[in-house]
Amino acid sequence: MPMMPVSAMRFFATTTSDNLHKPKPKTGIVLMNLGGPANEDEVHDFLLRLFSDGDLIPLPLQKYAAQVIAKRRTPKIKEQYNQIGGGSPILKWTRQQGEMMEKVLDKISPETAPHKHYIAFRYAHPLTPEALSEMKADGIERAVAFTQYPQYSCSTTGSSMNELYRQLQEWDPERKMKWSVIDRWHTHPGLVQAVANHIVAGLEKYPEESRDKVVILFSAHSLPMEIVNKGDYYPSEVAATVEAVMKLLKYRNSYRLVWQSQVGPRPWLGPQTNAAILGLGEKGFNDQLLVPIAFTSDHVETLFELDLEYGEEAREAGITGLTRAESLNADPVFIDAMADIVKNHLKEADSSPISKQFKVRCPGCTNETCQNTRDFFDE
Ligand SMILES: C=CC1=C(C)c2cc3[nH]c(cc4nc(cc5[nH]c(cc1n2)c(C)c5CCC(=O)O)C(CCC(=O)O)=C4C)c(C)c3C=C
Ligand SMILES: [Fe+2]
Ligand SMILES: [Fe+2]
Repeated sequence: MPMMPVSAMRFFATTTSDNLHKPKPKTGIVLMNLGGPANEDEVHDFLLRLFSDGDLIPLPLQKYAAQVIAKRRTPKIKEQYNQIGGGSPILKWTRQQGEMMEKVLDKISPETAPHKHYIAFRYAHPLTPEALSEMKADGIERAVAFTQYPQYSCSTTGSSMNELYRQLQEWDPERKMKWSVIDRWHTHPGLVQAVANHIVAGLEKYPEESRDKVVILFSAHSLPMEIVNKGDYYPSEVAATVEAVMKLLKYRNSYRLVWQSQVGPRPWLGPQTNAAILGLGEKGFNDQLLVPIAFTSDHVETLFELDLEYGEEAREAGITGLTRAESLNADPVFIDAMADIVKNHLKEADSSPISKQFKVRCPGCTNETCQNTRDFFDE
């Protein structure tokens, strides 16, 4: 079994004296997400892991290029995290979501209880080996890989699944843990309801007489066009979430889907969120409600990019009515949705451990690990 680095031991928040009295968990649910640096000292290693990941950013001489880019980018990104309180809140929110989800699941799915969540971030602690080590110590036999990205992209969920596959070759070569996968949930009614509720709450902050003129700007992290053109599911699944939310809201306001957080010089999917804000402002739409649609908790791209960076650009352009709907974070409606997704999955997982959609790789995918991952989890 691979050794657990000492630095990782502090993430075993669940192995407290409290938990010594808890019964052995029957079902382990691994919440997989990107992760973020908890403080400024973690920024460099976060970026190094991120730029080393060929599933996210394929680079020539990947290892070397990652070192150079991470070092160069660290001061700028440190400054962004400093402006949002020193670190990413993703771990705090994911822990809270996991704990709340466990409680709901134990009630609504007693046959698979007790449930316990584990966290496997792709680029920050706790990393996949830390989750697997904890699961092994708990004696988990039944495990669910539950992506926390509602919409599937090879660059996000695909990368996390490939990493889980690689790590399991080392951590569980005898395949003692039985796995199944929740790879997307972009139109789950609970997700759609939770986002719709946050939009309604956001709209209520505008005066009643002008409320129906507010443009709802759904903003998702963009993707490089190279990935889009390989056939990545993400753009159409994000659009499907947007449509489901607007249908529930009976299309009460105008809306657009826009894309944020482009990095580097190559072409990315647009329109860019900041350009859209300014463009709509010029056309007389002063009131705009930003809605993060592809990430379920706050992170640097909501707290810094949307709130601070784009907020300032908008003010400078004379746009006074730009606001943002709250992220889902620990909203109980959203937590119920998480639990419902897992419960429904567990009912079907013995016969279908992976979804039909996950079985089909992108038409343009040339990465053999993607096929090995699917073959591994489809047993
Ligand atoms: C659905 C969400 C995300 C997709 C899709 C996504 C794709 C993607 N990202 C990069 C490059 C970077 N992303 C960075 C940070 C970052 N990305 C997401 C989400 C998605 N990324 C989040 C939530 C975060 C921030 C985490 C936090 O701490 O709050 C960064 C690091 C920051 C920076 O250097 O600007 C990079 C780089 C690519 C290339 C990509 C698709 C291929
Ligand atoms: Fe990103
Ligand atoms: Fe792939």
